[in-house]
Amino acid sequence: MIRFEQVTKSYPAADGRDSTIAVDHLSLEAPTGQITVFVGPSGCGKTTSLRMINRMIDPTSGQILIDDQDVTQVNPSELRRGIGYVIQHAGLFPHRKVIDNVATVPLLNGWDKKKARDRAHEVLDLVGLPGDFADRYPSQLSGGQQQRVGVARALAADPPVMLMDEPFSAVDPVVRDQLQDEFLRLQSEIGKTIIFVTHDIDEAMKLGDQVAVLRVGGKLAQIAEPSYLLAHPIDDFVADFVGRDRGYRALTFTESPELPLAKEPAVELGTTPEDARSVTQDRWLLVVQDGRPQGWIEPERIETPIEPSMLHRGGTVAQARGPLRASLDAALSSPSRRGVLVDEDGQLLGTVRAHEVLQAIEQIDRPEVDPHDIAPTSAAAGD
Ligand SMILES: Nc1ncnc2c1ncn2[C@@H]1O[C@H](COP(=O)(O)OP(=O)(O)OP(=O)(O)O)[C@@H](O)[C@H]1O
Repeated sequence: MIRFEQVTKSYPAADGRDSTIAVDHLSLEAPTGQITVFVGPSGCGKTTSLRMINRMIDPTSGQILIDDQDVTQVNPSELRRGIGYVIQHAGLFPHRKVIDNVATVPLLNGWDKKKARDRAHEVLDLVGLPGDFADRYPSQLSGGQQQRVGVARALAADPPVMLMDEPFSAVDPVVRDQLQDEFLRLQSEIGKTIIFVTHDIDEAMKLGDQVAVLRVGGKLAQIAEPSYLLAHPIDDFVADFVGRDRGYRALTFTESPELPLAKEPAVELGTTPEDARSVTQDRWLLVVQDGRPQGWIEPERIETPIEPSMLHRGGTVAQARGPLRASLDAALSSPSRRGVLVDEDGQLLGTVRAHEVLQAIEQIDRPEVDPHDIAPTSAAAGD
């Protein structure tokens, strides 16, 4: 566990008078094996807080403890070798090949060259970069691939703690989404204690086991699990920061209960117009391939056997036991207004309508206000 105890950092001003308080009496705990996200507007002290953990910056007062050991009692280079560090733009050494970038820390830790390179190959594989990337230079990789190398390098010495400062911010939204998904999959395998800094509330909510919202001046506004933060923001600042559509977004963290599924007639790709029309009187007909939904079609408007290019693919398909938000979205986005639900293998189970999902939502309890959660948070908010 990483513990901040009343940590303050102030920077002296250039003119020697008023100093900037970057972090103000920050107290929080980042549990072992979990992802704690620091989020907040620009200048709220996220990076400063992160860098005090590996002593790139020392606090003005207060203490940071990793597994009960005060970090200021550990030699900085030794400390850093036990802490993975990933930054925006990856920060790779441009003149070293990918493999040598990744092997850096194991070599510093005194591993022999072969063992360090074997380990580097292993972690590159872990982050989804196949063998032939190892001998490239960073400039020969895409932004997303460079970030993966950055993560691989941080993981190479298998540190128990990882610090990640906006690691996915410099890539486009589609790649970012992909990197986030892979990062969550990886974390489910490796279970590191991670502090992750971002200014993007969606990223924070997606990745964090708990999310610490900081306000400018380096004060902790609230720390809680994402679903709790959405349901019970402690004040207007947090409510605004987590977003106006937070009621809807909270459904991301609620698993769908058993929804009343209607049996949906469906035909396979390749079905003739006559056969398709004989299956339903409805305007819309669902098309599947080997039982997996592919899209919707209007049987009255087709003249040839059904091909993929003829399908309306606008509607999302949701997993029956996935988040409620996905089930509702499936119903709202479907041209037939019937949301398609599938099992874990993508096989069609049936359809559900938006009002039925809403009925299920009505019956679900919101996260309760826990007085133990609120008390320290209010104190930490300090106003
Ligand atoms: N070396 C420094 N000297 C003086 N002031 C500094 C120094 N580093 C940071 N600050 C100030 O401390 C405050 C917190 O900075 P920090 O970089 O930790 O914020 P941040 O939340 O990470 O911001 P961003 O999201 O913009 O990166 C800011 O007001 C910043 O100007």
